[in-house]
Amino acid sequence: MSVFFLSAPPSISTVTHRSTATTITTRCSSLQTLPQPLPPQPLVPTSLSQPSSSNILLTNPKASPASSSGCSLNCPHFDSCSGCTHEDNLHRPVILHEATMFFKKHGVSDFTFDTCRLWGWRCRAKLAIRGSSTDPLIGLYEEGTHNVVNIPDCKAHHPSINAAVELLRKGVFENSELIFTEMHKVLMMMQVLSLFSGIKILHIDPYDEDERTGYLRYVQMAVTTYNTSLPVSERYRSGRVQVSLVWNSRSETSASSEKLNNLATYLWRNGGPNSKVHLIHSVWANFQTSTNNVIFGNRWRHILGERDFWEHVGGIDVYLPPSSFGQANTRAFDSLLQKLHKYVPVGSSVTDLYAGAGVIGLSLASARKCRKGICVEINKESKLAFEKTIERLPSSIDSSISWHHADTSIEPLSWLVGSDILVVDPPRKGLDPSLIGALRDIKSAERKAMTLESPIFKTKDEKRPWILRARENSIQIPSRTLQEENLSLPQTLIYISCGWESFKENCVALLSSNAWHLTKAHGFNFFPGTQSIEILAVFKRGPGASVKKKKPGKRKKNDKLSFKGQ
Ligand SMILES: C[S@@+](CC[C@H](N)C(=O)[O-])C[C@H]1O[C@@H](n2cnc3c(N)ncnc32)[C@H](O)[C@@H]1O
Repeated sequence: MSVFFLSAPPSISTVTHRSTATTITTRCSSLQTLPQPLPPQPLVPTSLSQPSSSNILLTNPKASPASSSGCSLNCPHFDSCSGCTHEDNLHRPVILHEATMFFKKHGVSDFTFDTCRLWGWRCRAKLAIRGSSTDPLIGLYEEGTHNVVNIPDCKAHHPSINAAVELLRKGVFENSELIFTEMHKVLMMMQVLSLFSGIKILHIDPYDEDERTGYLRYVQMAVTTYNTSLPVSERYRSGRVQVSLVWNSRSETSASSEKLNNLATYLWRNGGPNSKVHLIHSVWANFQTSTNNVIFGNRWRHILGERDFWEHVGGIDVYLPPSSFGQANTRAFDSLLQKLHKYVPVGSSVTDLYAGAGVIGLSLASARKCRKGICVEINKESKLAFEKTIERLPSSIDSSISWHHADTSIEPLSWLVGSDILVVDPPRKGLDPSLIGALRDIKSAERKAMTLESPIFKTKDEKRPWILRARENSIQIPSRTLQEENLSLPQTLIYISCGWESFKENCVALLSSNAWHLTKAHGFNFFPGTQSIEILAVFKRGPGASVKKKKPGKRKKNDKLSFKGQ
């Protein structure tokens, strides 16, 4: 059995283009000249592509990405796969012009955009598995259907994902082939096959949605580029893959478990450390029988390989189990975190809502020596990842750090008390309405804090059950230094968004309350080939200079009198 690595994307140079409206930092194989200012772009479709639940693009590695345009996708699967929505100008997603104009309108005229890596960027992919054991299909759905298309040369996938998918396909196919040799057919009929040791028939049928039969439903491939035995320059290219097989079975003790174990062994034997290529990091199983479009069930089993999966982003080692949220574009996320660090003064107190495993909060605690970091996350699977990650934080960090298993939408202000900076990184649907409401009314909440009227500030004699539950389900690492109790609410809000439409809505709601104004905005090309971009927007308290300036001109007679009276 041979496993091959696709060639890595071409080496990348960094070029900075400037236009009057946007600074675009481009990493592209050939230099692009951007018109100045940016020309009108096609209208952005109302529904954005789905970067984190579906996958994006990818290509024939032999084709030069610089052929027709230096930043073209050149993917052989583009026409059949729903992952990518545009092929050209990957460095400048369609939505960029709209974003630039939006921020300009709201007071930010120096919006920047980092194009990040354009090919081979996806380090986390969830793929559907359908077809038959002799012709397995592993990939994404064809546009508007539930027909899975193979995407072996996907240009978006990290090359190790494409190689691992091929290995999996062979694992399903080659072993199933055994059944179809005449001799085995006869033996099967005689039901004596099991007497022959050494012959393993996997015969793993992919899931059939109509019949609800078959075992292999989905696979999640996650690449770690963290391999300290390699020079830094080679770590990305040589990423290893954590393979999570989603198995259509209620539990690991069912009759199918031998097939599952055999498939895992096949992957490990042909892609593990003792194979010619060391491609596979580990193999996991997830058990799920739901008929909904849910990808994962809540039962996981580690089968083979290293249990611990680490990545290095934002200056820290991060532990990522397959069950916890992980960013698909590792490198772009790292760029975003480096930018984020600049907006957090040393020694700040930070709340990180929608925190996942707390990567953002912990990265800030480490890089900005925060005195306090609170992380709030609804998925309890992320707790272990947080615990493991803090074990590897530098011992010099003296922050009070906590992670809470809680729903941000319930009394959101209670998490903000005593924080200077609030970081939010919600799912694509944006902020919960209750959080938006609390942020719009933050001034009056603060007034109440002064008088300790509001229950959210009475932390000592807390009785509300959901808060007490969240406290029980929390991890608290106290600071070695005594910290003064502080009842202030954040003066800075940093919004990280993967959903442009919801971001715009949330942003307008915050600005229209005059409780916040925008001071900075940056875009990151987290999902090249789609119409989505990641936004990092910085809001400060108050209405901002433009609104403040307008006020005197708009004064009415009565207002004038009251001014005089002051
Ligand atoms: C875009 S991810 C960000 C995760 C994390 N910031 C990171 O970069 O790894 C959004 C996270 O919000 C969590 N989430 C969704 N709704 C939530 C809620 N109501 N309260 C708390 N967390 C929530 C999800 O489970 C997910 O981990």
